[in-house]
Amino acid sequence: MALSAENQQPPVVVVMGVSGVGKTTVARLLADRLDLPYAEADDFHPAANIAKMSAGTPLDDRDRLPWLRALGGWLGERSAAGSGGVVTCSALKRRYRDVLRAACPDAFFLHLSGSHDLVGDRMAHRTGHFMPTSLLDSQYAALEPLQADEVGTVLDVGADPETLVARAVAALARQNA
Ligand SMILES: Nc1ncnc2c1ncn2[C@@H]1O[C@H](COP(=O)(O)OP(=O)(O)O)[C@@H](O)[C@H]1O
Ligand SMILES: O=C(O)[C@H](O)[C@@H](O)[C@H](O)[C@H](O)COP(=O)(O)O
Repeated sequence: MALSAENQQPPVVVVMGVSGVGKTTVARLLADRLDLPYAEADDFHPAANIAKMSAGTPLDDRDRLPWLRALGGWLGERSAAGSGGVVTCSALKRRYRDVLRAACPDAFFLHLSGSHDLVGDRMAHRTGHFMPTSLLDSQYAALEPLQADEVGTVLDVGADPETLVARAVAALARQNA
């Protein structure tokens, strides 16, 4: 783990934001850079959720609850084990993040933020993914930015992935200073 100070628990990081904003790209690089376990939120969705999104229907709060609890379980286990970890999760609403924090109070939220136009363009060029670009409107409609009392930071995804990872590492170091 490459974060500076000794005797510090490795961080448990949730890379959040709308579909297509770059969560998977940045989270994989960040986990690699910090030598932390990595998990992808899509792997925690019940099959019915994937089918619903694939058919072009947004998930609702009830659909997302078992998924958030499963992700919270992963985060809480990583925290309890002291291994740290990085997970992608759209975590669009404050109350979704509250579910994750209930399982893992020390979770750090890295909100990747970008304009609808930019993200829509990236999604339109992404191949082999179930999420239709038509659901992007609903993702932005649901999105609630981090509030002042939430531990985390916001990064604008106009930068390249390596730059974003460097900024994320710096933000985590500041948090632990
Ligand atoms: N910072 C970036 N700059 C340019 N393209 C990016 C960046 N981050 C991600 N991408 C591209 O945008 C698309 C969506 O990224 P992805 O990581 O799959 O997003 P998410 O996991 O949030 O849905 C992919 O094709 C990816 O290669
Ligand atoms: O809460 C939701 O509506 C979904 O979880 C969604 O936000 C998530 O983004 C999809 O699973 C698509 O996957 P990508 O984020 O990897 O595009």
